[in-house]
Amino acid sequence: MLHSWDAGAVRAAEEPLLAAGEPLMARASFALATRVASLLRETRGRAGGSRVVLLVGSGHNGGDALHAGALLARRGVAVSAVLTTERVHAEGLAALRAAHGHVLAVDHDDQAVPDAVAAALATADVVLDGLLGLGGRGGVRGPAARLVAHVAQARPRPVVVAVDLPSGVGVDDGTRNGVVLDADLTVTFGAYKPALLLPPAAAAAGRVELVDIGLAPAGPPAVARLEAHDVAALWPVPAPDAHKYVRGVLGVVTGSARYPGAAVLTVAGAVRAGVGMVRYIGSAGPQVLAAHPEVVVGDGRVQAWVVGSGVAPDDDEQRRRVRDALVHAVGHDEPVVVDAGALDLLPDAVPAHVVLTPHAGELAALLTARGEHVARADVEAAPLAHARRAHDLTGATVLLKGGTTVVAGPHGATYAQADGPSWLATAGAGDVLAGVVGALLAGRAADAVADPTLPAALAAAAALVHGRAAGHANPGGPVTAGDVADALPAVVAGVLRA
Ligand SMILES: NC(=O)C1=CN([C@@H]2O[C@H](COP(=O)(O)OP(=O)(O)OC[C@H]3O[C@@H](n4cnc5c(N)ncnc54)[C@H](O)[C@@H]3O)[C@@H](O)[C@H]2O)[C@@H](O)CC1
Ligand SMILES: [K+]
Repeated sequence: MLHSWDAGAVRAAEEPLLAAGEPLMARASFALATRVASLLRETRGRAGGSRVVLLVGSGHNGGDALHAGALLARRGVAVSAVLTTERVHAEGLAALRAAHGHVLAVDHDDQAVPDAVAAALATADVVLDGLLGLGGRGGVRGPAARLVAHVAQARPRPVVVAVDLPSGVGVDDGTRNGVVLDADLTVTFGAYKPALLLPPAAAAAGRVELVDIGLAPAGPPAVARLEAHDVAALWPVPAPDAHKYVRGVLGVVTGSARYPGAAVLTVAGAVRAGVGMVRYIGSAGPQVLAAHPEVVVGDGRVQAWVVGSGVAPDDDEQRRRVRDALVHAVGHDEPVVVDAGALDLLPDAVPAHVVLTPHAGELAALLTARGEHVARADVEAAPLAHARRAHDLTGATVLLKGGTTVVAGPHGATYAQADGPSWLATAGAGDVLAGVVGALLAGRAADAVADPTLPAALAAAAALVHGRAAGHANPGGPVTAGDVADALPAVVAGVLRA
């Protein structure tokens, strides 16, 4: 599992080490210089003779860049530091000067990037972004912002290495504040920060390399990301003496006359993820049976539910069945996945084993219906904050679908899963995901009710398997929702071997 800690927890972990005189910045900058040198060797064959430009802000992040620059200069790299403020890390600057690095500055009043700076950037093999790190508040401003825009527009674009974090991201909430310099590599110190896992900021980080500088952040992580072996530990694997009822029966109230395919796809997700049995309730029975003869159509005892995928707003009969299922599920402590056309039927307050699976537009509508006035773009700009808000307002576990899927549950349980290719953004893929989440909740229904943080972990596990299934179905190319479902058994088997 990847864990990340917010700025406060990282600083709290640093404090006693700094008080004890541990050379944290020296460790960080040495590791940074080493990574940059190996990057230069990869791209140019050797580090010596190459050109590196440091973008330097006022804090320790700039200090890291300056110290790393000094080390690189001593290895024969031509290093130029661009100071974006009058006040920069004094020791770092002295080290760079002692190593014969060039020092350039951008003027606060200057509206353009000075020629000497533009010239250095034009020939840079690597640009080190040391503008803002853990202490960044809001977006990059002033001359630094002009520099970032200049580098971002340069063609060819230099290789960018972010120091600790890409400057301009919201460290704890994963937002992008104005101009952000997209990095090819981020060298981060001591611990992952939430912005390195959360959308949309994480996309700016490129590849992330974590450097151990001796920090041990305490307390629960802010945001986690499951890996295959974590999912293996969560997945309900049948015992040797299992029969279909103990393995979990899933009630599926999805699809409608207008969207029968959604019923077929939710069922496909559930059966291919390994649920013991599916009971389908709704008008798409014939289509479901044609595709999945193992399904039982009609009411009966279940351990968990999936409701709402492809339920058209004007299908009164299916909406009534959804409402009945929701009332039954909440009243009988049965976990339930609430998707798409069921989201507006959610009761005001529900337990955490109710798992909502909206996309950004649906989450905006759900929050707006609760008096928040949120647009889809607001959700996309700050997915975690909005998923958490929906959890706080409803009590439900919230899985927000997107290129990176964010899950927010009780007691701060938060996951960000980035397991699927962009090809997964295809019609019906969300229906399959709802079925996978349902299969996991049915297989671990009693546990999911007993431990309110477990549904979030199960939802994240479903997102991992669903994302990987898309990559497995057709590596590097397009997939249909059906292809994703078809790939699930092999992906589950692979995960269980991890
Ligand atoms: N504390 C430590 O011992 C270590 C810190 N390290 C580095 O130190 C960084 C944190 O250092 P700082 O706390 O100095 O934080 P930053 O380097 O992020 O700089 C914060 C400073 O920038 C200014 N600032 C904040 N937001 C701004 C904005 N939007 N535009 C312009 N200026 C802004 C503020 O005046 C603040 O003083 C980490 O990210 C990491 O790179 C590493 O060297 C490892 C050890
Ligand atoms: K930075």
